[in-house]
Amino acid sequence: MTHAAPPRTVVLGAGAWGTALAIAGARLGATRVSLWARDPAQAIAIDRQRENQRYLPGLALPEGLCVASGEAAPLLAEADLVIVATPMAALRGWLQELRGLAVPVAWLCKGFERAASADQAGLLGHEIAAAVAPDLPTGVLSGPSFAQEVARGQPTALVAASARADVREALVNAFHGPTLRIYANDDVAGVEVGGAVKNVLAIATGLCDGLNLGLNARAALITRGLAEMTRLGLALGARAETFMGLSGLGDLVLTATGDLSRNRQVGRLLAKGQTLEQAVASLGHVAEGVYSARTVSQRAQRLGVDMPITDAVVALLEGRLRPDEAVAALMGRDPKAEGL
Ligand SMILES: NC(=O)c1ccc[n+]([C@@H]2O[C@H](COP(=O)([O-])OP(=O)(O)OC[C@H]3O[C@@H](n4cnc5c(N)ncnc54)[C@H](O)[C@@H]3O)[C@@H](O)[C@H]2O)c1
Ligand SMILES: O=P(O)(O)OC[C@H](O)CO
Repeated sequence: MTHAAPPRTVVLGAGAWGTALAIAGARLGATRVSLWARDPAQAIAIDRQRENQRYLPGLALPEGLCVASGEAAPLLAEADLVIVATPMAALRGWLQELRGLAVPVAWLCKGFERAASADQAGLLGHEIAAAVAPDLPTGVLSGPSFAQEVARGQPTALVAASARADVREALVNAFHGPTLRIYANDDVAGVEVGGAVKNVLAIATGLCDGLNLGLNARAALITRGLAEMTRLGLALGARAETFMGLSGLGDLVLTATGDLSRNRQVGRLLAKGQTLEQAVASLGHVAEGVYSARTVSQRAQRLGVDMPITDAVVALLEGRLRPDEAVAALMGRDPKAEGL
């Protein structure tokens, strides 16, 4: 009797998160997982060392995890599920390349794309997909998840968001297991707004902690940050309850308080007096909040949504305010009623 081979998952992008999720999927074994790296030399090194020493050092690749590079088309032709695990800036290019596929495609990136020009709005992933690949079955995998912990098999819960049930199911089938719970949600806008805005707020809390403003201040930033994230989400068609979930409150708490966060580290380094260029260069990984902050603020302004913490982060990143001035600006706002 012949057995059908398990489905194939292809992960495009071998940074920290792509590698970690590929490890988790391969360890689970529900699908055969291939990790595709843009740089052939990096792919050879990862395969030879069975470890991604550049982006995820100290974590061994499971035996069954294939590493690939070069022409992606043959690999994609065999895929049953494709994961785009690049920074936000590369998502549009991959969606354009993938648009003829009939299998589910999900991205892991959290952010808004930078606007191409001043008169255009920067887009979320699902908005880019609607513009360049409307027929592609797409979704997003998000939620509180430091790559290192997922790769180590530490308990983690994620959310698979898509308007399509088959995409949500494909993500659950490929990754849900004893150490990784995958919840499903059809509120794609809510899940994406949560993932993008929490990065900006983590820069704010990193700065707050770097300046030793205290635990009260950090709790206030997280709580009022959640309020402004929710306001933007509602204006973009999301449901309020999504912001009480994994990609809202969950990822905000993790990223705003966890020292593994690159966005939080940017805030801490700025508080120490580093320039933005120095802070970003010292990370060696993408910190999406740096690139999304201005777009979040612009989209909010266009929608008439008040986002004072985000605006303060943008002013800091652009050098228009010093940290002490940003704190004074936030604390000096007029009294208002609590709530959204
Ligand atoms: N690291 C985490 O813990 C984590 C967790 C959840 C979500 N994310 C999100 O996932 C995304 C990627 O983060 P990361 O931590 O893996 O970043 P990273 O900086 O560790 O790695 C980014 C990788 O993307 C690759 N890349 C860039 N452009 C590419 C392209 N056009 N095609 C293929 N590969 C390309 C780079 O070579 C690099 O390997 C970000 O949006 C981040 O917010 C990260
Ligand atoms: O390191 P950060 O700040 O990009 O955060 C990583 C993940 O998004 C946390 O869920």
